[in-house]
Amino acid sequence: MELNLNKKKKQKTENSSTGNSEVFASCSFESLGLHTTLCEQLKERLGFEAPTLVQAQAIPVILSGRHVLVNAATGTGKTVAYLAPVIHQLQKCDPRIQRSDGTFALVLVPTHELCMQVYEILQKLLHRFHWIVPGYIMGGESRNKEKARLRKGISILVATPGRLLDHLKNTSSFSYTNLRWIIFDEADRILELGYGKEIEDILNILGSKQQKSVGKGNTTSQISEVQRQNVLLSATLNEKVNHLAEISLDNPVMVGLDKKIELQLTHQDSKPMEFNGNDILEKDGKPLSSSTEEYKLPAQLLQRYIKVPCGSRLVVLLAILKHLFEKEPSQKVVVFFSTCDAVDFHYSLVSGFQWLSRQQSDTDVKQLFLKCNTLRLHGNMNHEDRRTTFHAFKTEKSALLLSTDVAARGLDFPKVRCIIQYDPPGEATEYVHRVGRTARIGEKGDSLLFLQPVETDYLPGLEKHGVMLTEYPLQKLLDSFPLFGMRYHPKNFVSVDTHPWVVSLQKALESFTSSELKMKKMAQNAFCSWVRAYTAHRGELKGIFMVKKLHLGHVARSFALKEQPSLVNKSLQKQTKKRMRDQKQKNVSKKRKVGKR
Ligand SMILES: Nc1ncnc2c1ncn2[C@@H]1O[C@H](COP(=O)(O)OP(=O)(O)OP(=O)(O)O)[C@@H](O)[C@H]1O
Repeated sequence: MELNLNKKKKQKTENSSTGNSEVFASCSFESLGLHTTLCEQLKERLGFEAPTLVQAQAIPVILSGRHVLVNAATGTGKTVAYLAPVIHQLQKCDPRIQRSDGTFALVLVPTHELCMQVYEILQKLLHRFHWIVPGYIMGGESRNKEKARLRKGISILVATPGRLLDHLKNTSSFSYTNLRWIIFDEADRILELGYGKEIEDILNILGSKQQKSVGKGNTTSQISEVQRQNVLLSATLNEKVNHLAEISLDNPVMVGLDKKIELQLTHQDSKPMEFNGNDILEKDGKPLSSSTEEYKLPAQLLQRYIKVPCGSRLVVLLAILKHLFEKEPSQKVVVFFSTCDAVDFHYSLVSGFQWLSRQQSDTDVKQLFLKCNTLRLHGNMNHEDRRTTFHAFKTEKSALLLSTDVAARGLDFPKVRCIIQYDPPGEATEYVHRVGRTARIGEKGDSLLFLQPVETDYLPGLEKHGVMLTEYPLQKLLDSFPLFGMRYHPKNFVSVDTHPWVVSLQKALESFTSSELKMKKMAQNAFCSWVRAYTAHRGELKGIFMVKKLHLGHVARSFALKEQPSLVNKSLQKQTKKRMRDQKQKNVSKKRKVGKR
């Protein structure tokens, strides 16, 4: 097999992609050792003509049976990098594997949506391998239905950790004696969500079970002869992955897109990069650390930040969205919020707020301020609604998605043009994954991070990881909006808060919110949960996002509240006290469930 990664193939794309040469390898899927039928499925079902760089690097290594850690930028094709070799190995078993053989491969993912996404890709790739059965299990689904599916047998199982552990303990008909692959997709996120204990328990159960495993029939003994192979994947590696690697990987190969790895692949004699057997993962001779790790971002991604005073945040967000959808009506944009309540409030506001920026006359009719198809996604929505939104945003050509971090990891929404981080992401890794929902597979993409003037110390924290942002020209944008039919031409510099267009829109938003009790209640809830989320920043970030530096009256304005009602304050204090009491009593259960974000 020859890989020439320096002469990268130009993949056909009908869009204005700019980063193809950074993404695709100049070899074929066949040349990586994959079965012809599988290669045909990749083309016919997924439209993949040639492998991406990370696929070209990872597929042969995974085929070799070694434990692997894959570290590559968001949107570079990691999913197929692990699914294709697993399918290849399973389809060549002779005699064919059967449902009664149970589960051969386990893919662990952090969220429901990612679970569905991986399962759907599997279904497509297995179209002509009907004897290999894909399946999924995840929190929120019916346990009994899952039990029934497990009893029948699932060859490749995609699962969230909590529900998997539940079935491992309680579903006796779940057969995993033939398990050969354990794959952790978004490995660091699984741990960040507090699933470390579950993962250890899962590995313990699977490990001990495997030792006791006795082959049954030809197929089983053939598969069991081969060692267990574990694969960890993420766009961001940090010390959290050390622990998982430590407990799950045995002498792994590291696959990534840095120069060192490219070199290894262009020189056939050179050995793949290996961990040195220490407990701590190392890269370039240094231990992986979340404070120093350089993150890989798509080269074509335009990253900017916008400095906005707290009280004008909402107006500026709406101004930017209006500008984006007026400039290009058919496009997809994602806005990230810190809480479910904030998503709900902004969703209702955007869906209902009408404004007339010209002087009212009898003939003037108010229109929706934002004319776009708006969707929302968060962990407090019921399962069915989550699924509907997820599919709608995947298939829509033009839509605005308001979401919490449930959409930040791994989700592949085609052709998202812009990511707006309205509420700051916290850890730099989260920043990377959020912006990673755009500029995928070589396409263009923009990202915009909202920061208050008191929060700009967040930027050096990103720079430490090689993530550089430029400032967005806010004043220019605001001046471009007509007010009362006229463009505003400031002679002297006017601050954002006092800009006539901002003042006028803020007033309209506040009267919209106060005119309906339901809206006002939603705004108050969103305000409370936003402040709570703001106080929850950890570590170094606590010194940047400090509630005491905030003017809560301005925060209230950013939820279109005319004032910070005393009621809000009292309930907030009550809730904070109650939380502290509960926490003491429960002896601090640190687990943060993904379903609630
Ligand atoms: N060989 C290929 N040719 C064309 N498109 C591809 C290829 N491989 C993957 N893609 C497409 O690229 C996009 C990103 O793939 P995928 O979701 O696997 O990326 P990822 O690296 O796992 O991203 P993330 O880190 O965000 O989870 C998907 O739309 C996928 O269909």
